[in-house]
Amino acid sequence: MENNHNRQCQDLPQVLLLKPPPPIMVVLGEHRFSSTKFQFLKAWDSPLPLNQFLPKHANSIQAILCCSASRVTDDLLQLLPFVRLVVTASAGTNHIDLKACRRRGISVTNAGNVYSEDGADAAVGLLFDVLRKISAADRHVRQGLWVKKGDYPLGSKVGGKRIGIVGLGGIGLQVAKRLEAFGCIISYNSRNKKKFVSYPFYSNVCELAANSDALIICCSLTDQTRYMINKEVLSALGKKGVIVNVGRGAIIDEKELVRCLVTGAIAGAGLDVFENEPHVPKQLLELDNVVLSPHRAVITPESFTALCELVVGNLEAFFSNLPLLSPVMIECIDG
Ligand SMILES: O=CC(=O)O
Repeated sequence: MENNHNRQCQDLPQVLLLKPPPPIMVVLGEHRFSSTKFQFLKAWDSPLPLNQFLPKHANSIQAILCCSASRVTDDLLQLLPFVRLVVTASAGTNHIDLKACRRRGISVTNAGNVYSEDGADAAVGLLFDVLRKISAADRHVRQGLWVKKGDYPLGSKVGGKRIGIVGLGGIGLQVAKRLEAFGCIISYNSRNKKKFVSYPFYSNVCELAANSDALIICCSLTDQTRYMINKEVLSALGKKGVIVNVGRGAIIDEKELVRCLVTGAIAGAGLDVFENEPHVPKQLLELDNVVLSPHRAVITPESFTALCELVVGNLEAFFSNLPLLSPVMIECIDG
């Protein structure tokens, strides 16, 4: 019986895992991560180096499961000629060479909308924290400065603020919905004007910044959005402007952002993502007008549970020749 089972498992198509999944995913997904349709192949369990491990299993690997920390490059795909699907556990796909996937006829799925609500909650939380100085005032109290030095400077009202959302996808839309309820005035920039919303659209992000009190970055990192938030955009946002980033660090010119925050060229920032994670520019650690978060905006036990369902659902759909649940529209990457 056991031998039969082992033989059946050996015959199953394999899904390559390049890096161990985060422990929370293992715990939450344990009951989901077994399937009669495929088998996971854990690259890190093998004593072989990757350049020997991959050719050894190349004939049976038909799919790859990755997260934003493992890059899926053209060179990697070259070694795995039978791969037809890349499933990423992230919303962003900047770690995957999408053009190579398209050229090789490989489908890609991402986290779809499972992170949208939690990502939006975190973005709104960062905005509140920066505007109302919640973390900074907390430090003031804890350090005994309320007693020694008196009141902490006031924060500013959220309601009525003009919010420029950069990227009106799943997370951006949920940010808009939440901040509208607080009385904010929403505008946005994205690749294309969206027919289904009436918020003002700015095709030029600099103009959006000039007409916003706060910019919230929710877009994905692509060749078009890398360093899109540059010196010009930050100076258009101005001395009273704040910026929140839950997209990817490299969407903002980080050196310029640090300079603007240090010199007061913008008023503050709430940052969940950084260009060179887990490293955060040292100057930011000193600034009270900056709220820092370790790239966890979208992650809660609830979103991870939904993610596990989606990841396994995509793999099962693929191995049953059914439509994928959250395909990435590869055409979009060319704008
Ligand atoms: O940052 C998180 C993601 O892209 O899923």
